[in-house]
Amino acid sequence: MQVGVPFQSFRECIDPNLKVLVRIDINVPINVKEGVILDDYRIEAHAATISKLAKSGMSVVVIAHQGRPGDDEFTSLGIHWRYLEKYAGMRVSFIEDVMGPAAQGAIRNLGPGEVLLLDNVRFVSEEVIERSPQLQSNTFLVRRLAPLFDVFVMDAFATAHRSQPSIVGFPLVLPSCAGLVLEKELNAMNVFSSSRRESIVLAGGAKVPDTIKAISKLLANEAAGKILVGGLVGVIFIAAKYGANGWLRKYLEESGFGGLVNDARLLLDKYGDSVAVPTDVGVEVHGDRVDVDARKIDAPVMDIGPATMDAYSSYVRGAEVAVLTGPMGVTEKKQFAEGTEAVFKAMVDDAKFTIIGGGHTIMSARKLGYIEKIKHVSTGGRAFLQFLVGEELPALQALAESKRRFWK
Ligand SMILES: Nc1ncnc2c1ncn2[C@@H]1O[C@H](COP(=O)(O)OP(=O)(O)O)[C@@H](O)[C@H]1O
Ligand SMILES: O=C(OP(=O)(O)O)[C@H](O)COP(=O)(O)O
Repeated sequence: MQVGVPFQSFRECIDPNLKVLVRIDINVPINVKEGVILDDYRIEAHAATISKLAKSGMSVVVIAHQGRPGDDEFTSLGIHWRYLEKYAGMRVSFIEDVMGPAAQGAIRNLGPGEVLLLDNVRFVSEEVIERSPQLQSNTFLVRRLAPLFDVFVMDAFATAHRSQPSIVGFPLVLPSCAGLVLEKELNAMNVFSSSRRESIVLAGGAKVPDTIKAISKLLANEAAGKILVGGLVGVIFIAAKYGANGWLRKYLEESGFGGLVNDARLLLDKYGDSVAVPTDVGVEVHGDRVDVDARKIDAPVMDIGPATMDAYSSYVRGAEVAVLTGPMGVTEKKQFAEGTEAVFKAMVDDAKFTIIGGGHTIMSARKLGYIEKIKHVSTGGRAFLQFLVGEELPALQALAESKRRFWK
């Protein structure tokens, strides 16, 4: 943990005599019907925090969520439990309760070095309401559970942008620390934010409005030296820079993204060369890849083109930090994974420090064989973007408040 961070580091919460409540984020892509988790990266990451706490002799209770009420992925953590055991390399018990008498009894009876996973905290209706930390610290969830613990460890970086009771409520009533995952995320982001003009951000993917907003903030805060756009985000910037005819014009009308072209144009006018836009693209014609000039698009854009791959690779060369959020193309199809592969290669070969974030980005890095070579793989999606652009995260503010209250 860097000097000057306004909250307690992980090791300051480690004490074998204490009972700890640890909030992790194991919200993962899941096939509920078959009880199968499709990507367990987050579970593996948080298992390290849990095993470290338990091996120190602490009694460890884990609280987490899966999905949102009403969606297909909203389910019990009974599926996650075994994955957590596998990665933590120790026995984990699980209870189908969050804060009722059964959970409270199991927490009270938990011995030193033992781990208990509570069920999906979003089964408690209070958890999905976002309010101030002060109000969240007065919820039933926090009032029932907090008295059973000595300390709280906040490790759920991917939920750090939510002002929910299990994120911001506990730190106001329990001495709290950052967890290992959270510390790693903050350290990586510190490397990024201290490099500023020497940083490159590659922004692709399909979350077009969110990513354009993030790009706008990065530029306004002078948080990165250059932004290289790709994916569907790149398509909007192509329309802003070169105009839209043929397929592109039709696509903008049908996708509802037409209104964003003006936003992209304003950014290009204001920040000029700070944003690099693809000069060529890979389009799909009868299932095949054809590379065309970005001014002459007449088929669906699926990737950045070879000239753009070269240009982007040379921008990455020598960068202090290169960040990739959102793939450069449709990596699900082999012939359109070339752009993303080229920028991954440039990142790991030529940038001093590398960071990636986002579910599809991580899956692409894994599929293309780059995941082990990236210096920091973020567990966050929206939290990662929010932190990247320099916005406050409620979880961190609550941890800072906890330090003021309990760690004089
Ligand atoms: N040119 C493109 N056209 C359509 N979809 C694209 C294009 N480029 C990338 N994508 C899609 O973007 C999706 C990933 O975007 P996003 O969800 O923003 O990334 P992440 O999950 O890493 O944050 C992938 O499914 C990919 O197929
Ligand atoms: O998966 C998460 O965030 P992400 O979709 O931004 O990666 C977090 O678990 C937060 O979930 P939420 O957006 O339902 O609050």
